[in-house]
Amino acid sequence: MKMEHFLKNTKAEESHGCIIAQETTIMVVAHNLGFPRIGANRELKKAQESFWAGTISEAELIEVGRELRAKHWALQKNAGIAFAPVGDFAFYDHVLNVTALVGAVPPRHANASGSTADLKTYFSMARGDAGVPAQDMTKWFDTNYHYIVPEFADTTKFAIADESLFAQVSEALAAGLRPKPVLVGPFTYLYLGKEKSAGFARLSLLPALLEVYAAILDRLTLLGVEWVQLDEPALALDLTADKLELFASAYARLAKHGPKKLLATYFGDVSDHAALLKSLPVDGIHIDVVRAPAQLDSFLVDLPSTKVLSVGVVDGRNIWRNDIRASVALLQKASSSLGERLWVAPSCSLLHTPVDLANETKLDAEFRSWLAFSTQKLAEVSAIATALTSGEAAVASQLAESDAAVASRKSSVRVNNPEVRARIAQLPANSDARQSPYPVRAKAQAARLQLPRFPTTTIGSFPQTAEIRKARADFKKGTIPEALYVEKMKAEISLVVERQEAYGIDVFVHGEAERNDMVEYFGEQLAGFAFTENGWVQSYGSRCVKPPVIFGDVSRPKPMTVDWTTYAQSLTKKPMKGMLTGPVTVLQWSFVRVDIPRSETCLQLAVALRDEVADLEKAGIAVIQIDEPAIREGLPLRRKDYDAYLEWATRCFRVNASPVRDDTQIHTHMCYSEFNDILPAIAAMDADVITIETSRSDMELLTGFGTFAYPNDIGPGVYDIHSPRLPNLAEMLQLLEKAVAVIPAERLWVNPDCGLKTRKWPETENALTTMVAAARELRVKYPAA
Ligand code: MET
Ligand SMILES: [Zn+2]
Repeated sequence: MKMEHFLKNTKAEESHGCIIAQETTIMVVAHNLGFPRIGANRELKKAQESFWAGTISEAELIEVGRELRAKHWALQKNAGIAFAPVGDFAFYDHVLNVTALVGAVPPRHANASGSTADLKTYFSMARGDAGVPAQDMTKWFDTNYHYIVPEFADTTKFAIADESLFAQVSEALAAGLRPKPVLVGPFTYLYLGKEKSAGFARLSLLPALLEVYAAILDRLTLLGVEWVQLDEPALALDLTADKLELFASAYARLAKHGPKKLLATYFGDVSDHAALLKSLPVDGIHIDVVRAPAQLDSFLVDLPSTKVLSVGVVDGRNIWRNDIRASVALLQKASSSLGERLWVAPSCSLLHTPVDLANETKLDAEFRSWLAFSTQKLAEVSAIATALTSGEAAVASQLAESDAAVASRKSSVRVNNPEVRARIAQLPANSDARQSPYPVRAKAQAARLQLPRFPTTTIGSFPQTAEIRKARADFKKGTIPEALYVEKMKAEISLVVERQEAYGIDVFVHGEAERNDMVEYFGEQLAGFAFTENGWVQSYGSRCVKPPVIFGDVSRPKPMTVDWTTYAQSLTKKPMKGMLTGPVTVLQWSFVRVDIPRSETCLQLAVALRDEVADLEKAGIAVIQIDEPAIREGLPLRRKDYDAYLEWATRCFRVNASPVRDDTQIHTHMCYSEFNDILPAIAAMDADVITIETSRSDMELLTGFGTFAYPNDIGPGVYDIHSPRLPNLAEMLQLLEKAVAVIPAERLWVNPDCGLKTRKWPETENALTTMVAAARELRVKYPAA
């Protein structure tokens, strides 16, 4: 392996007092922070799900894990990556791995074998088990990966409780590799957890946790490990001085333990802490220069001569091919000043990108040349390190390919659409505002729609039966003709309309039977989007997503939803909601181009969707819903960046929503996020009605609406669509009474938390009839003046 060929550099010889004339080859190191664990063909997903279904044994599951690790290590070694990351593999989640390793198993999951976190306990923490609820899951920083939130109480005790990490280190050693264990660092681990007992701060557990980290590190030394990587992405968040002090104290405590330590930061700028990081008793620091290129200089200055600087220059969060020439240029200065103390890496773990571009068989050559998945990114890291070590001639062919891709992307007519650019440049200043303020619009809409008080509606989708899915799949495969497909969808729409009539709903939806996914459906019809066959990325556990790729200027060749919606409207006198996915959500759930700002791509999406809104109105649709469930997820990691994001995100929504008359009612919908801290921004979207999920917080959301006077109509969800349990009339009324206490009755809507596509018809029928009954009772109790 490359590292073994290192020659000592002459300076080091000098420092020992004897100068030996020797040719010096200083090699920049190529390494990796972590590789996706799912497998190129989602082997892990299949094994996990088979194991949970009882069709494969624990031994078989474990074997799949072993095979995947062996394969991924070999792949990294062959790409010229210096170490084998160990600990990036997980049977569910790498944060949960740490929970098992340090024995922070909540009492409800503790098993008969006491302190050992076996696989059963592990999955019980992840997924719940026989009445024992799972631990919470939440987003890993600003990614779409979800980790299992560690739970801490004043009674939490730590002890090494899982041997997997050590066993996997031995596995790598046995394979002749140089393992570099990768662990979430102690500060980030505690920081990302939550308190389960009152009057206690989880960071107070740090000293106890460090005892166990020290013991883990000592064991890694005993195994012969040279380097360990401790991930502290929490450093990219806003941290108060006392938290930073705790962070520093943690590394002081670990100073005498374990192999050499690489402290890894990523997802943001940590230059504020550069002085602190450089002073820590660690042997290397990793920084993300994809997200924060400017921070490189702060780390080059005064880097202690004993420390390695690992620079994440290949984007671990996106699928674009690296511009190798630019990366080499960026690192030239670092390379001459640091020599072999410069390590080159992806910006973060490759967990967030698909496994291998070789699995894409249907992409055209040009588009394909613009992409790099995890496997290709390793080769890029390696090429950059080689170019820095041996000169650009050593990677001439990689450079040529990279140059060609950069040039073709820059000039491609598929990327650049002058009409789109011109339209954006000439967007009238008032295109982000409705004609009149809400109170005026509300009157016009009331006159047109003639809705009762506490109007009832649903969020869009109705149960997606096996037949619907099959019809869609058959049509996609081409095994049924379009006419038959349309007939089937229309039959479904008319069924959904009939049922809504029967339940007594006031504002109808068409049911979304034609949509496989709320983003994909629009992406497939917009120009500027591409779809992969196998570009899977782990979202949580065994769940993987295949995000669309926005590679070029976005435009709408033709109407996307008008036919289905007008057909649905033709079947009823009740208002039929047009149903769109908003620009911010489409952006957030896609791989987005990086050659223009995200805000600009978002505006292009908004303009394309704006035309759809205008066409729906022209076709006689009086109510149009634009879903933005992901608006909160797009929030930057640092508070100082919040306003700028919320400013463009809400403007994009308004551009999307504003081409309509006053008497056309715009709805939006949001779910499964904390919304209380962005209520002013939600108000700034100026939708006439917002339907919003509340189950997660037991209407805690309404406290927010108690303090912040939301000016327009609001429908807090009264039916938790994720729960198999059906709420009864009394429960729904109780929720609605809570709502009436903070939202004026004339602005309150009655609806479920989210779409019903995952429910079955009998429960849907039960829940919706109860919901209508609740609205009717409310109308009697709080009649219009
Ligand atoms: C995740 S939000 C989903 C909204 C969509 N209109 C639906 O009902 O399915
Ligand atoms: Zn929703």
